[in-house]
Amino acid sequence: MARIPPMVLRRYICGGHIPTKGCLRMKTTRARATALSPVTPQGTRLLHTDANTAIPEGTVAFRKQLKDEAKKRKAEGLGSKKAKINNQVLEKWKLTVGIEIHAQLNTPRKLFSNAASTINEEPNTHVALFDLAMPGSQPKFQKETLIPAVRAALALNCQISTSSRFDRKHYFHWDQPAGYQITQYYQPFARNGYMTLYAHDGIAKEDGDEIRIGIKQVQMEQDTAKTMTQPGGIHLLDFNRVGLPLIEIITLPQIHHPSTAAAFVRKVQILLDAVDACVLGMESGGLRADVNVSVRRRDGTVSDAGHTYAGVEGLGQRTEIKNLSSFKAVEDAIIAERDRQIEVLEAGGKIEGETRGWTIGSSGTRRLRGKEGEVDYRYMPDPELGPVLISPALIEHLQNTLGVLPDAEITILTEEYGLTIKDAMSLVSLDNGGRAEFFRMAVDRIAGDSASAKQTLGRLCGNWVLHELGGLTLESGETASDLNFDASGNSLMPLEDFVSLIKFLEAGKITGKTSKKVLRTLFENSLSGASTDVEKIIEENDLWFRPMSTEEYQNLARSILDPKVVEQILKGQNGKIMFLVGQMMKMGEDGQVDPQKAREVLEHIIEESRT
Ligand SMILES: Nc1ncnc2c1ncn2[C@@H]1O[C@H](COP(=O)(O)OP(=O)(O)OP(=O)(O)O)[C@@H](O)[C@H]1O
Ligand SMILES: [Mg+2]
Ligand SMILES: [Mg+2]
Repeated sequence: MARIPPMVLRRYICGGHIPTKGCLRMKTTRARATALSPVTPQGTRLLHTDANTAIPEGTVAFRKQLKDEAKKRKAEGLGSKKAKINNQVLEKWKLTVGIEIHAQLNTPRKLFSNAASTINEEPNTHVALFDLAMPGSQPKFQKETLIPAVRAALALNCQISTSSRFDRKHYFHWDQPAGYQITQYYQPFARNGYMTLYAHDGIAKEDGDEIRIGIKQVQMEQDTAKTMTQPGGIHLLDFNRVGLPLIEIITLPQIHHPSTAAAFVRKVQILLDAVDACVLGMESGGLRADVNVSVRRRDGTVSDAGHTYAGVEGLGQRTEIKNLSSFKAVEDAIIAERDRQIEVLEAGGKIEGETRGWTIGSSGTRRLRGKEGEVDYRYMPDPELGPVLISPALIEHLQNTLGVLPDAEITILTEEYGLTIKDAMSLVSLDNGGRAEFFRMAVDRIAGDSASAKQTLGRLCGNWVLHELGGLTLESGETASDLNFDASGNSLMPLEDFVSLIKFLEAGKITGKTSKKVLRTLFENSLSGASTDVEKIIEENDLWFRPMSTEEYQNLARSILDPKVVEQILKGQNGKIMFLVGQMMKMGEDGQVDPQKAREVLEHIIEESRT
C-alpha cells in the first residue's frame, strides 16, 4: 500500500493522523464524532470534528422516543396480541415476503483492511486508509473472514462454491467513501440453501407444523459507515463500521405470513450464534434485516402479479423496507407495508418499486427513494481482487466441526432429557450454547446410563440451570456470556460442585430451600475466588437436613393449634387441616417440615381431642 504522508491525509479528514498500526485515529479525545455539516454558504461540504457541537433544540432522547411511541401504540391498540393474530392472513390478498439479512461476521479485522472490528468504541478510531478510499490504498482480503462465513452458509444448508469473486456495486452516499460497495454479485460463495422452521419457532399457525424457506444465496460484502442523524440536517458519521465484514443472506420470496418472517430472522440469529459465525444480535446492531413485500389478489382477477424472482413466478410488485433492527419491527413493518399496498391497489393505484423506511412504533412505512435497479448499480467485477478459492478440504473440515445445531439440540433436550420445548429453546439460546452443554454434562454425570433417571434429573436440573442460575447471573449484573458455563475448568459455576449440590438435594441430605442458599454461596464464592467445596459450605453453615422427631412435630403442631379451628375440623371442615399444615411449614425451620408427616401428627392430636 502506498504510504500517504500525514499532511496529505489531513486535507481529507480533519485532525486525522496515521497511527502505527495502520488505523486512522482522531487526534484528540475531544473529537468524539465527525459531523458532516450541511452545505456551507460557499456551496461546499465540510467535514468538521467538534465534541462540543451543540445538540440542536428539539432533540429527544432515544429512550424517551421509544417510550412515547410505545405509549401511542398502546393507546391505538396496535401491536396487541389480538391485532397480531388477526393480522396474519387476509381473505382476498396473498402476501409474499423475501428477506435479506446482513450479519456482521465474527472476525477481528475488517474485510479488506487490517483495521480492528470493534463495537461501541470511540467513533473513528479504527479506520484504515483503504476504508476511507484514500488514493493509492488497495484492498487486502482478510482470509480469516471466510471461516465464519462458510460456517454460517453450511448451517443454512448451502452449497459452497470453491471459487467465487468480488464485485463493485456503485452508489453515492456519504456512508460509502469509495462510491461503491464491494460485494459478491455474479459469483457468490454460497447458494441454494434452506432453513426449516417449526411451530415452536413461532411461525404463523397457517404455516402448519413446519415450513422450509429457501436461501437463494449468501454473499460476503462490506458494511457502510454508521450515520447518526440529528435534527437540523446534521449527520454524525462513524467510520469504525465502514468495511466490516458482513454476510448477506438472501431468501427466496417464500414467506407468506408476518410472524413467520419474524421467526425466520430470530432463528437465523440463533443459528449464526450457535456456529460462532456472528457475535452480535439485532439488539446490538450486529444483524439487520431488509424485508421485501408484495401482495397479489388471491382470485387473480386483476393481472398485477407478473413479477418473477429466481424462478418464483406470479409475484406482485415488491417494495423494500431497509434496516430493520428488531424481530418485532420485521413483523410490524411487513403488516404496515402490506396494508398500505392493498389500500393503493384497491383504490385503483399502482405499486412503485421503492425503498422504504420504518421507525419503531410508527403505524406506516415511508418512502425513502425509488428502488435502484441492477443497471443503476453498474455492477462490475472488482479488478483489484482475485477470485476467492476455498478448498474442498476446508469445506469438509468446517462441515464436520459445526457441532450440534440448535434444532438437533432441542430434540435431544426434549426427548432424552425430559425438558419442555420452551425450556429447551431457552437453554439452547443462552451463552452461545454453553449453558445447554453445562446442563447436559451435569445430568449425565448424575444419571449415568439410566435413561429414566436422565428424564427425571433433566427436569430437575433444567430448572436449576435455567432459572436458579439464570436468576443469580441476572442479579449479579454479570453478562451471561461472561459466566462461561462451558465446564472448561475455569467456569464461574464449577460443574463438579454443582453436581454434588444436586446429588445432596436428590439424596434428601439438604432441602430445596437450603440448596438455593448453597447455590448462591457457591456462585458468590466462585466469583470472589473463595472455596466452592459444597460439602464444606453445608458443613460450615450447619445446613444438613436434620429430620424432626415425632415429639418435635407434636410440639410444633400444638403451638399453632387454634381451638376454634379444631372445632371447625371436628364439625367436618377437613379442608382446614391443610391450612394448619401450611402454618406448621412456615413455623418450622427451612423446608424441615414434611407436609405428610405434619398432617398425620395434626390428625392424631385432633382425633385425641374428640374424646
Ligand atoms: N415480488 C416480490 N415480492 C416479495 N419479495 C420479493 C419479490 N421479488 C423479490 N423478492 C425478494 O427480494 C429480495 C431481493 O434481494 P436481492 O439482494 O436479490 O436484490 P436487491 O434487493 O435488489 O438487492 P440490494 O437490496 O442488496 O441492493 C429477495 O429476498 C427476494 O426473495
Ligand atoms: Mg440484497
Ligand atoms: Mg434488497
